[in-house]
Amino acid sequence: MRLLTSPLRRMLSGLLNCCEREGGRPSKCCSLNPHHLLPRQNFSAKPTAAELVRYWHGVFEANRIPEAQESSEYIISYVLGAKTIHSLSASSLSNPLTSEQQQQVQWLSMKRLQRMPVQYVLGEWDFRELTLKMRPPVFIPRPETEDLVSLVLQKSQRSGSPAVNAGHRCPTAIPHPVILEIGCGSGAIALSLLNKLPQSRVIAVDKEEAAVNLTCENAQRLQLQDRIRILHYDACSGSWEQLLPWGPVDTIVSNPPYVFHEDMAHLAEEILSYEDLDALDGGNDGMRVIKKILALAPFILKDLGSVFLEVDPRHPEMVENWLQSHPELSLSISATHKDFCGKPRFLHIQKHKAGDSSNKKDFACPSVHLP
Ligand SMILES: C[S@@+](CC[C@H](N)C(=O)[O-])C[C@H]1O[C@@H](n2cnc3c(N)ncnc32)[C@H](O)[C@@H]1O
Repeated sequence: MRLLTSPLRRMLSGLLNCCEREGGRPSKCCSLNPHHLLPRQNFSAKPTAAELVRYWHGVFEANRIPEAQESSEYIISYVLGAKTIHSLSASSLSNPLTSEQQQQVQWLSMKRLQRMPVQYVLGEWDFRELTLKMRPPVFIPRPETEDLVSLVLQKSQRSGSPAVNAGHRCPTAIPHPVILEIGCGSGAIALSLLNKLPQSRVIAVDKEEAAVNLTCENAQRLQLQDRIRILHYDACSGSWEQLLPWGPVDTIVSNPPYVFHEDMAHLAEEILSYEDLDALDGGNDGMRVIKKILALAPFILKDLGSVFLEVDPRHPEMVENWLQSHPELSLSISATHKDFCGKPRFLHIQKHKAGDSSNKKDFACPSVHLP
């Protein structure tokens, strides 16, 4: 398997990372300049990989394509069957490409010139240790979401581990955790959890058929299909009973749409032109889907079960206030974690033990078809 190290991938996919998702910097949209498309200087009849990297880097820069160097390196190394240019041997870099390989480089580079994200151009991308198929418009997993998975793993492995803790067996051991992912996209979170937790089962749901299909495809490719249920389900309108094929769940995890609607227009051209905007747009306060997930949680979680959410840095305080004004949900934030940029990005919310708070049956949210 062709692997990228995490820091490298974080650097290279900065274009689509959390900072960009917050809509800080409007992207410059470029129009293709035919004079910039095919400059012929320093270009031999039988170009080598190194020459092609230089050539397409120049073309991308001339056309103001972001991450010009990385884009060109990714495309050429992909065509040569490698993940990165640095993993190619000196002889691979200095050998001329076949005419088929040159054509493939040209074909993929033309897509990048149309501002297609490199993940869609290649049709695959790494998330943690998995290589996942990518297809527009299904959301491309972002590097920070790897840390959301790590938090769920830390919790599951801690509570699920048979390890002895200070001389005592962990009292909350869950030998076969059941995890629900809401908004699975390509399956990045769900499949990473299954891969690392061999005793677990995951229910992965998404309101988009394209996402459901891609998660199915990725599950099959990774041979993880036996422990996953993938459902076409809308958290804003579906009934909570559908989420319980295996009974109450131990953990809910979600990287929901959380961009404030007013920030959507400032996202990069790559995102606006190719990704499903419903996967990002969280409504006026960025909490449209977050609130639905929290309203569903008490009905599907076991007592003391956990919800792990990726959110906008403005959300921890907003979610805290919202939960305080909805005590009937019996949920409270137990921890906020920062992302690799140092921003509060992940929430760990816990369901109270039965009897600790008001009775969940008193609460009725018509949009989630509660009993
Ligand atoms: C930010 S993407 C995350 C995708 C994937 N989990 C990841 O991290 O790469 C949000 C996902 O939630 C899905 N989604 C949006 N609203 C939803 C809803 N109401 N019910 C279920 N899924 C929803 C979108 O289709 C999209 O796939």
